[in-house]
Amino acid sequence: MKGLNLCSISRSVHVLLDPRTKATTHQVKLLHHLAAQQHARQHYQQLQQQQQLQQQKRTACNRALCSGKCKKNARGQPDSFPGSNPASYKHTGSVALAAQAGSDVTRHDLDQVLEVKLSQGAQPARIPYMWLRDHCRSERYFNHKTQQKIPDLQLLERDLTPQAVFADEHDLSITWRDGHETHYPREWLAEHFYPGQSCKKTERVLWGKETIQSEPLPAVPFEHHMNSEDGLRQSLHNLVKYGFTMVTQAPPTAEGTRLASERVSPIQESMYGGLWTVSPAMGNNDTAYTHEGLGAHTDNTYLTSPAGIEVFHLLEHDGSGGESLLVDGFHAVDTVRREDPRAYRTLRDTVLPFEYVAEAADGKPPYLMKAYSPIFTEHPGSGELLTFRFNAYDRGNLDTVAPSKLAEFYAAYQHLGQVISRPASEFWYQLSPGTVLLVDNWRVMHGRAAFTGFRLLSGCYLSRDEWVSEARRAGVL
Ligand SMILES: C[N+](C)(C)CCCC[C@H](N)C(=O)O
Ligand SMILES: O=C(O)CCC(=O)C(=O)O
Repeated sequence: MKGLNLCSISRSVHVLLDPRTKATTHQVKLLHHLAAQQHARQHYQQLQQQQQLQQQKRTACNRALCSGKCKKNARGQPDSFPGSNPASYKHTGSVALAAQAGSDVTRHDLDQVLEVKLSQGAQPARIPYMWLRDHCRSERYFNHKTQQKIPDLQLLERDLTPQAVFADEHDLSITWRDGHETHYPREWLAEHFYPGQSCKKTERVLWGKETIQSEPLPAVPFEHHMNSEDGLRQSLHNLVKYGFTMVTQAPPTAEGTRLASERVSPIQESMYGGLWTVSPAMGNNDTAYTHEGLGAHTDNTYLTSPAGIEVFHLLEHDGSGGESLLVDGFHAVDTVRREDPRAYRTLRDTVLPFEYVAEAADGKPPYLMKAYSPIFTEHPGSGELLTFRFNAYDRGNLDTVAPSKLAEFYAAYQHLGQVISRPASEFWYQLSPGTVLLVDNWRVMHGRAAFTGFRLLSGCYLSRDEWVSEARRAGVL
């Protein structure tokens, strides 16, 4: 490498990446980076050529359109929603059409809202025109290639009253005063407008001991989980429905943990590394690394975004005890809501500090982690439970609650703690080598019984956003 300047490196990437060269990791990374830059530049040039060609074709097509030879949609507004039928849209210049628009368009305040039934049996939704225009998916407002909005920062300065509204069984169309047209499939509106009380609920079973024991164990055999789309979908479905799933008959090794986990989403690096192990006497850093029992908790409460899934795989144990505990946090919160709605609101509205001090590897300075959050949050639109974090070990010094509110907070917190530790809330399960347990760490708490002897647990964290994206892709969310 000595004596090469950057230009010569980038020109001779293919030669220098030969494994026989003795480049350091850092140099190899640099070379990859330079190769990627070169590749990006070439790709950009190709794209520009393609775009020029397309532009030439378009110009030719427009000329043909003027002379009546091109059959392209004369409105110049390609239909922006797959599946909707442009032929069913009609536009007139008269607002009076709104009255005939369909019996379920019940009101049409020109300057305010459109009142329309979005699904059968539901109350009509009152959709402000401002929202409708903001959610126009025509090419003027939405880039369908990147699936991103094209910003209109002058939205509120526009005349947001419609000139005409037309509705049929499937679609709704608006011609705006400035001539712009927007088409909305009703299904799309039903799915995307403010859900309020009438939203589609996530398919969840909030469970206590009895419920979970009366349902089939949420488990998928390793072969099926790994090799079939349906197997993966079942695992993701279990995670959405129960907040945990097991992969059975997996290789009884850390490699088994890795394979079963990576099938769901990439393993998340954290201050504990990627794939980690838990055994007694690994240090004094955490109660997890002792023989003691651990009460139900979620992990990473001290991070702004806790890990989405925590994976546990028992590889060895030569003593007794150590059974795993699972408690559904959403069920616990829901129980508090039923038993004492005021305590529910107190917990929802109280922000708590969570803290963690951890030694770093290689003599680096320690981590001082801290995050603030209520124990649970609700989806702002639908009110469904969204997040849950509870860790009595890592709760920080309470400097977020005014003295006058302390008694109310502690009573509510105690109520929740009491619900969590009721035997009726607890699901105990003895893990064994070959059974990989995946737990939704934003919903379900885990813990363990005290144990004797040597016990080796392998595990890892998976990111919330990535597994939920997989669940959406698989159609289970
Ligand atoms: C899971 N692993 C062994 C890596 C870490 C254990 C630390 C648990 C910590 N109290 C927390 O709640 O995040
Ligand atoms: O040892 C166990 O089974 C669980 C450990 C644990 O709760 C943790 O590492 O967060």
